[in-house]
Amino acid sequence: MNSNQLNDYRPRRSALYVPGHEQRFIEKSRKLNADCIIFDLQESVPPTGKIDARLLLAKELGQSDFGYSERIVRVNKLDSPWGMDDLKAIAALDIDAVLFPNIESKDELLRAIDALDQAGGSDKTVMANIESPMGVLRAEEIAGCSERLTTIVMGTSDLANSLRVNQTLDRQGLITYLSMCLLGARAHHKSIIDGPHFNLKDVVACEYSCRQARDLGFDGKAVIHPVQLTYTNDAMTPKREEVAKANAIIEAIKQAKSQGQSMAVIDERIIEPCLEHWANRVLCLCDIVNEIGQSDLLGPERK
Ligand SMILES: CC(C)(COP(=O)(O)OP(=O)(O)OC[C@H]1O[C@@H](n2cnc3c(N)ncnc32)[C@H](O)[C@@H]1OP(=O)(O)O)[C@@H](O)C(=O)NCCC(=O)NCCSC(=O)C[C@H](O)C(=O)O
Ligand SMILES: [Mg+2]
Repeated sequence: MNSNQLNDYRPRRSALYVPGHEQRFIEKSRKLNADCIIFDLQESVPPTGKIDARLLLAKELGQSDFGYSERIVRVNKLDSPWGMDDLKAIAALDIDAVLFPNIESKDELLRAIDALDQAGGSDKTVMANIESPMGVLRAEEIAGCSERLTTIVMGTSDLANSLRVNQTLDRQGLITYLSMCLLGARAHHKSIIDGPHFNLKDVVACEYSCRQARDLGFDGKAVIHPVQLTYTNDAMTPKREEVAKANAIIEAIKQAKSQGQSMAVIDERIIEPCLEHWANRVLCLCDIVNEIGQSDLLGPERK
């Protein structure tokens, strides 16, 4: 498998933002079922807390124990007073990836990766927040500019704000731009995570927006509070019927190949070759979900 294919199989159903200055949130995140944890040094940390947050993260991330979660640190913008020092502080930490906020061009991302390498973090993968009109317009060049980039993470609050879009329940005003970023990410086999739902009280709307993100094609959704994790993990986990269908497809393709046929057929329906990749992904996600003890999310077993 090449790195693109491996990236395709990494579960990124949920990405929990954890403000880097809040020790109790960091502690809590060790016990939560988030596929990704984004330890934030940027938007959620006030200027007066930036330096302490950096020190706290260095201490807490030193004591690993975040289970299967992908550990990501979001640094400040490199042209801010904190960005370069953030990179120096986190370069040696045992984390998986660095998330760069508000990336607006390929050159900006390449400069950020270069700065990370200069700071000693060349072993880390990177992720990019797209959260501005210019970022959306250049999503494809951003997604395709480096092998180190695994994931685009949408910053829907900043984006909606700069676009002056009303944040309605159905997110009508954002869908075109979400899809443009998704198109750019998929053109380069990158993962893409939707922005969070910001109304913590309205869990019904949260559930709706998680399912909407799934139906738009996102791999996952960011969350800002543990209560939202259930909804995003559930929406992004294949259900038993899909797993059964995926198994049947793989079996039919295997049989067709063994009989020297180029097309597999199930119940008189031709199975398009592209479905093999879909089926493998579903089965891989299902295995991971079972392995991490979340098999309830696959739905009830059929009697
Ligand atoms: C929104 C919050 C400030 C709410 O905090 P609080 O009132 O303390 O929550 P609760 O009392 O309901 O907490 C219940 C338990 O859950 C833990 N908790 C809460 N939030 C988190 C979290 N984010 N990570 C881990 N654990 C969390 C509490 O510790 C409680 O557990 P216990 O201690 O055992 O009792 C708060 O949730 C919060 O700050 N959320 C994150 C906000 C954030 O990160 N925002 C920035 C990211 S979004 C963004 O940047 C988008 C993008 O850039 C864009 O432009 O769109
Ligand atoms: Mg933002």
